[in-house]
Amino acid sequence: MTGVTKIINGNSGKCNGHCKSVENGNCQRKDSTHEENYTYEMIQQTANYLSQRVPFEPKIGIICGSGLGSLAQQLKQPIEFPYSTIPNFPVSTVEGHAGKLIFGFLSNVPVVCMQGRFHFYEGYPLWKCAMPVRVMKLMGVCQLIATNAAGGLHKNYKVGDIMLVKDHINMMGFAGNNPLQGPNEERFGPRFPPMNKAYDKELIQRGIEIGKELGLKDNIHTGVYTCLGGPNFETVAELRALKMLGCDAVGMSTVHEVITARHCDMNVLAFSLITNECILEYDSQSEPNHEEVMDAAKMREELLQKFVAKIIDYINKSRLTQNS
Ligand SMILES: O=P(O)(O)O[C@H]1O[C@H](CO)[C@@H](O)[C@H]1O
Ligand code: HPA
Repeated sequence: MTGVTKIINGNSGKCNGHCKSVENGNCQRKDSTHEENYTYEMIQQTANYLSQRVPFEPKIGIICGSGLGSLAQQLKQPIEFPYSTIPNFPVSTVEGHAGKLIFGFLSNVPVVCMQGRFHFYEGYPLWKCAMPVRVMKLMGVCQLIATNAAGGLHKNYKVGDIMLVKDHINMMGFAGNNPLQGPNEERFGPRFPPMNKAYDKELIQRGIEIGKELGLKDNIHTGVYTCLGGPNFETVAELRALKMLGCDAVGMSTVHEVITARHCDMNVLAFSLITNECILEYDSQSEPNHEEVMDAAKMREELLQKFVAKIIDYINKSRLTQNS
């Protein structure tokens, strides 16, 4: 392991025995897949560190997609933790992902917001990308709202549209990569969690209504999201194949977070902001880029803030108060 990994992971750097390239007990391999997964106790340590510094228990966790960090700026009484200061936490390396965990109140509900997420292409294994979801769970979060920027594959989708995720296709899982790989930690959830009811139907329905109330009319949809490993945008042939498979939007995140959240029995709502058209024709002159993704996110900043606030208000009135 590299020195950097040791600091991030809080590990000793000692290999637990399955590594063939061990010198003096220190693992010499540099690939991220070789890292030891977090133990339950490490996640607990992170959750305790935060709980001791935050005077309320967050109920809803929000993950901000690329360029969507302003969702966190509307939090009242914010308490911020740069990821680099949180024990065991990874750090964000992508433009448009500030790298802060922010606690506060939104629509009078205690929430925690990830202003920046972790992606596989940054070099993190999927379990590490999704680790903050488990920290949220141990802090008391029962509802996840995962947001992302995505390319629109469906022919009716336009830049600026919102797609509420009704299902996903775990392409990385097809290739044998999953955040739940490795020994199962029963204290989080079962070895073989179901995934056919991953996305809360009632919240999707309410999300559509809220979108319409906010004037979205034909610009709000329900659809199927898929995550590829990135960081390159897709080829024409890849996009055509994904379309044939039934994908409506494509990105490089969210699926591993949702799987981890469902494993530990969190309720999930996810939505994509369509930030660019997927290019399905060989003679197109356009090329996708991260700047257009960020620009589209900026353009929808205010609307998305209202959208999320209204959804949280609904969750609060319909569920959180009933359970307390
Ligand atoms: O999924 P989020 O984090 O919103 O970001 C999306 O935008 C970036 C590409 O522009 C990729 O990271 C992709 O996953
Ligand atoms: N493809 C993959 N990820 C993305 C895209 C895209 O077109 N847009 C934003 N994130």
